[in-house]
Amino acid sequence: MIAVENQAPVSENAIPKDASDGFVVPESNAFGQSFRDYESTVRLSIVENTYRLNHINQTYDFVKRTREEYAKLNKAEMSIWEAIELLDSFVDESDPDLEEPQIQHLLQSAEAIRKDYPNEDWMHLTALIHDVGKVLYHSKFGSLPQWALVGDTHPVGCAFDESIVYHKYFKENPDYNNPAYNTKLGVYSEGCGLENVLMSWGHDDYMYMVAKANGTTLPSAALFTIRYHSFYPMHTEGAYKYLMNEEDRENLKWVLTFNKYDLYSKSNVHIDVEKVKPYYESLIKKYFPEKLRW
Ligand SMILES: O[C@H]1[C@H](O)[C@@H](O)[C@H](O)[C@@H](O)[C@H]1O
Ligand SMILES: [Fe+2]
Ligand SMILES: [Fe+2]
Repeated sequence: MIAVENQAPVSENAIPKDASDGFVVPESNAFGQSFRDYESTVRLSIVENTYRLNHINQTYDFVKRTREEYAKLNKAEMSIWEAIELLDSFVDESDPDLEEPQIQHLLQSAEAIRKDYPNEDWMHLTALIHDVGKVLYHSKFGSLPQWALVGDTHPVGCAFDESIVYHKYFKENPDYNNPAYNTKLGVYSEGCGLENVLMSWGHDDYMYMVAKANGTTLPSAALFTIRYHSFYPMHTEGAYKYLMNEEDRENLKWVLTFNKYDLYSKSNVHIDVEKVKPYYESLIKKYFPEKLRW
């Protein structure tokens, strides 16, 4: 990713904390189960079905076409907060750990990271908006089905790594047997950089596009985090490293820091939206124009 001039630099104090930072990983999620357990989550049938459809339908062609369509940013014009409010009853069907509306997840992750990094307002805002791309479900944004906007992401145009959850369903994806797309590198070259890799379509890449095209002043670490936060096969499983370049490796530490707050803040205890709204509105104002093209 290329850092553009209007992006704020990251301050020294914001050096990501490492494993020894005292972050306590909770033992179980809101259902009393372990996090990211795709075999026995209470939401198994809905989660598995969402991934089944995702893996069958997210072909290289589908992603290319859909990305081009959304790059036009001609779907809606609204503020970040208005988009957040569209998520006040949207429940993510790919998530084994959460059954609350996404507006709660946004605030829960933002409040959690704010507690540990009180002076890094850009991290609070990154958390607040990281999943706002899920507005793709809404009729104003083309009513995409959930398999086309939620879940972990992975590259298309090269072999599907074994570490991707519910990997078995790729066998029904036409790209699985296409020799142009089913080798280790596929259409890519070693070290080409994630910037040049087409990722399965979803809320990450969409929100990245929206933020970037509307001239956000968030630092490039924030944009990278938004864009790749669902790329668990890379950031958690260590797959596809050969596609990364130096800049990606540098940015990876931010995604890993952010990931703890994204994943482990999931809870059924609701945050009072109106109470925290003024603070987040002030951050949005600092880093974004009032109305954005979506
Ligand atoms: O189910 C979740 C959810 O869709 C998140 O928004 C996404 O970032 C995660 O990668 C995924 O596991
Ligand atoms: Fe997400
Ligand atoms: Fe999230």
